[in-house]
Amino acid sequence: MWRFQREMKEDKGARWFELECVPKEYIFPKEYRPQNLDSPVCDSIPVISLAKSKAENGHSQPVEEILKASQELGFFQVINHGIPEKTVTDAMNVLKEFFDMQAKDTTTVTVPHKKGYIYTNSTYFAKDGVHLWRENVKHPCHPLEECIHLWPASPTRYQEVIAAYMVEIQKLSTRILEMICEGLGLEQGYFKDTSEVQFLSSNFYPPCPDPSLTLGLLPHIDPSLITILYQGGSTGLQVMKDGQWVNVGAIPNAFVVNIGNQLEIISNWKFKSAKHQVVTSTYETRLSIATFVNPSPNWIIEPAKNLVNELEPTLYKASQNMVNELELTLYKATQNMVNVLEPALYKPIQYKDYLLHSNAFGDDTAALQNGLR
Ligand SMILES: O=C(O)CCC(=O)C(=O)O
Ligand SMILES: [Fe+2]
Repeated sequence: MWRFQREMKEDKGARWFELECVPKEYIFPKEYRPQNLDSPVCDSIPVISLAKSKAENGHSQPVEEILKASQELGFFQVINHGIPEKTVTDAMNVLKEFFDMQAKDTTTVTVPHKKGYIYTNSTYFAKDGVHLWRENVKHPCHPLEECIHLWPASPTRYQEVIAAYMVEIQKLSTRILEMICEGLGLEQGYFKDTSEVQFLSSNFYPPCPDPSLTLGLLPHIDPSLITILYQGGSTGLQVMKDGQWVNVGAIPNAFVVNIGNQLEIISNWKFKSAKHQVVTSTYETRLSIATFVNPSPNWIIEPAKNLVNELEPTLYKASQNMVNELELTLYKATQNMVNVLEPALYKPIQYKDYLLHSNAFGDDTAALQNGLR
């Protein structure tokens, strides 16, 4: 009798994912379920060392490699990035502690927006009534000094540790955008006063009894210039490549960088913004930190002037609704434009309007845009 009672008590204290089978609310319809869960990781996602290396002629090696990766898939990993390992480990530890603390308060679904951050547990994320297998915390990060004190106050080191992490991410993102600028042939400083590391979004994906039925994060394209993701050497991230989901390798101390929808537009579709999603694992917990490097809210996003010619834009590509490559080639051919003319493929739109119209962050879009204040 005593044993039975004890087991019951332990069950009551169990976290939402400590289960033997997947509750029906988390089971996706067949067409959404993950594919290629067990396939090997994709070694065609380039791993680029940012350590300085001299160029023989033209750009330095990292610039060449970033340019190629951004054109081909829009995903790459960077190593030798210069961010101290301790800054990253501290950030991962404090976020783990944060998620552990939320577990103790099982009633919390979401924190009121005025607190300066949004925490959501797994029951909040619904697609057609199905929940994602994750918890999430997100908050604005720009300007850093104005945001820090609005972030979670516990764990007590949260604000200090995450601020230190963000300072490093700001430096890294500036460096990567400068290289992109050089690679694309944009004028120096093109992104300098027009981009900001606006949000942090951290995900906790616990082990799942049956990963073939669930998703950690739905397929999406990021509404950023670039996104810098730390995934702590765990797997689960998948990228759509040639119509197939491929697994991104788990490289310790590397950052995954992906080209966002807005840079795809600025590059006039020279760069690709790839669809990605997160699948779950039976054994592994995945903790990720995504940081969104976005255009400043008032920046009017359009193809960079020196990447297009002076013609009136004649063919627009809606940002979410793509014209395929064949269609574009045929169009250029009929206009006698092959390799000669580069019409702008996108309509100009102010970034803050784009965010609102595309509802880029779902129900949280307006709150995040207003800095949660
Ligand atoms: O959690 C991850 O690994 C992916 C996160 C992501 O893609 C996003 O936040 O946009
Ligand atoms: Fe993403």
